[in-house]
Amino acid sequence: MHEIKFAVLGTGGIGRRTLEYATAKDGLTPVAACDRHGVAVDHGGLDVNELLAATEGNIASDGGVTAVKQSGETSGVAASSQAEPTETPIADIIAESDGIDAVLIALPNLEHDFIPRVADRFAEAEYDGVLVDVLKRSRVIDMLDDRIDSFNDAGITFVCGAGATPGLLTGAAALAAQSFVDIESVEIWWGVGLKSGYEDNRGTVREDIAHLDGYDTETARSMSDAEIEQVIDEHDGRLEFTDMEHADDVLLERAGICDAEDVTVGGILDARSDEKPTTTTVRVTGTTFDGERGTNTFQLDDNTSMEANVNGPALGYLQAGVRRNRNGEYGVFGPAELMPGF
Ligand SMILES: NC(=O)c1ccc[n+]([C@@H]2O[C@H](COP(=O)([O-])OP(=O)(O)OC[C@H]3O[C@@H](n4cnc5c(N)ncnc54)[C@H](O)[C@@H]3O)[C@@H](O)[C@H]2O)c1
Repeated sequence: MHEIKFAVLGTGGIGRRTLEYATAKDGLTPVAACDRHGVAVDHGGLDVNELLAATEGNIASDGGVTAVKQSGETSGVAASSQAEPTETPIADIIAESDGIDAVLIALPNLEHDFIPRVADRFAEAEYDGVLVDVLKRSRVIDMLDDRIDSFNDAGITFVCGAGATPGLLTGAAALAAQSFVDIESVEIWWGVGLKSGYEDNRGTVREDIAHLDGYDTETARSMSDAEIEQVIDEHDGRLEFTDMEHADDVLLERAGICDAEDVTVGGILDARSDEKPTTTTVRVTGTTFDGERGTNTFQLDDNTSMEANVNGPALGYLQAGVRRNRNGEYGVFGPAELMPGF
């Protein structure tokens, strides 16, 4: 495939690692990146190492809404010698989007229409490339589907839910399901150990807290950092989740794999250990064409980090999206639709 020039919206825990990951792959050139306060564009390719050094420690658990950890106006992306401070980071990237094949949206997801609204702005500007997000919540998929006509009109191929879960594990479930003519259940169970990555991923931890009993997206958004720490302390650093609203369910249904109600997602996050508290596993149970009932199981190695399992698939799905886009296929695609399916 020809070289792909891509941009990253949001340089928090995920966006920064996406940039770093891309340097390990041929043919992927990061040409633009922004956070809430700054934008860097170089169509010849960003100096990722310099950008990462400049953005080190700029992550606030509220996604940079009220604060960044470095002090001063030129914190975060704006601290890079390749960047400018800006109050309109996303508009600045849209203005440069003619030279950008794909945009990875690594923005906070607690305000659920935020990513769809960002996509609207690209469509209104008649961007004809790929948009990829790593969103988690099921309810956002419908909001994107409502926009299919405008994506088609602009020439946008939108790949949604393309991180780990949803993303890698949804794709694995779709693949595992190919052995069966009837699917009974898809059980996704994840483990993440985040001690050394905790500071970088506090936005994600906040989003996960919204899944705990007694919390929702509104309460999680309004919590202070101290209140977040208190929840983590109360659980001795180990948060266990069951029946999470993760878009794996609707993404498997829209790909025709199974009904959304047959999919369950849960897992354990340990904020105080790098070791995974449990092995990430996908179990697909079904019946084969010749009448056998069985369970196909997919496991991640305990040594693979969340960052590897979100960003590798995000970049892989980005490339799958670019192939579709160059082939004139526009609209909304989930990770399961980019896998084999019959
Ligand atoms: N699917 C998965 O497996 C998976 C796993 C982890 C995280 N995620 C998702 O990844 C996303 C990013 O998570 P994170 O931990 O990197 O978040 P974060 O809070 O660390 O970073 C968010 C970034 O977005 C920037 N930002 C916020 N508002 C902005 C705006 N209006 N304009 C420009 N930039 C803005 C912030 O400055 C920051 O750089 C979240 O939506 C999260 O749900 C998905």
